[in-house]
Parts: sequence; C-alpha cells; structure tokens
Amino acid sequence: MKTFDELFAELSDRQRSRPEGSGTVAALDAGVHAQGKKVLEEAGEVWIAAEHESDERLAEEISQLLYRLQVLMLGRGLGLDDVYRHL
Ligand SMILES: N=c1c2ncn([C@@H]3O[C@H](COP(=O)(O)OP(=O)(O)OP(=O)(O)O)[C@@H](O)[C@H]3O)c2ncn1[C@@H]1O[C@H](COP(=O)(O)O)[C@@H](O)[C@H]1O
Repeated sequence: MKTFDELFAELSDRQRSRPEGSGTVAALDAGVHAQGKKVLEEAGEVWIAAEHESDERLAEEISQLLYRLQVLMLGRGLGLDDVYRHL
C-alpha cells in the first residue's frame, strides 16, 4: 500500500532512472497526447464502475486514474505542489 505522494515519488524516480521494462517509462515516452487519452479512458472506467460495479472495482479504477494523472503530470513537468496549491 502507498499514498499518492509516495507513488509520485516512485514514478519520478522511474522517470529519472528509466529502469528496463517499466510501464511508466513507456507511458512517459508515449507523450502527452497518449497520456491524456489514458486519463480520459480511466475516467470513463471510474464513471462506469461507480454506476454499475462493486466498491472494490471502483477503488481499483480510481487508483488507475490517479496513476494516469500522475504520469500526465510528469509528462508535462508538473510537481505535486503545482497542483496542491490549487486545492
Ligand atoms: N499504480 C500503477 C498503475 N495503475 C495502472 N497502471 C497501468 O495501467 C494498466 C491498467 O490500465 P488499462 O485499464 O488501460 O489496462 P490495459 O489496457 O491492459 O493496459 P495497457 O495495455 O494500456 O498498458 C496496468 O496494466 C498498468 O500498466 C499502473 N502501472 C503502474 N503502477 C505503479 O507504478 C509504479 C511503477 O510501475 P512501473 O513503471 O511499471 O515499474 C509501481 O508502484 C506500480 O505499482
């Protein structure tokens, strides 16, 4: 189990160190257009899960959306504080 901040630190490290076989490195290399499409896709899956699926499935879809948002943030060079200052 990890927090939002801990996942962001882990993905930032993946971006820096570019380990072999990392899906995150591949997603970052795919560019902002592809990253944005993934955000939209996961957001749709969250919506469907919220209306039709179990709490567990919804939580899983939300975790994937959070991951995709973080990949997009890294793709655009945003840090956590850039977002948190708007909360
Ligand atoms: N939290 C996640 C995470 N959530 C979602 N995903 C990716 O999103 C996919 C699920 O999304 P989809 O519904 O689009 O499934 P899919 O269509 O089969 O996936 P793709 O073919 O599009 O990759 C998963 O198979 C993962 O590839 C994640 N990939 C990685 N993480 C975490 O990120 C960290 C770094 O991971 P790596 O970069 O893979 O080392 C680790 O802590 C991982 O647990």
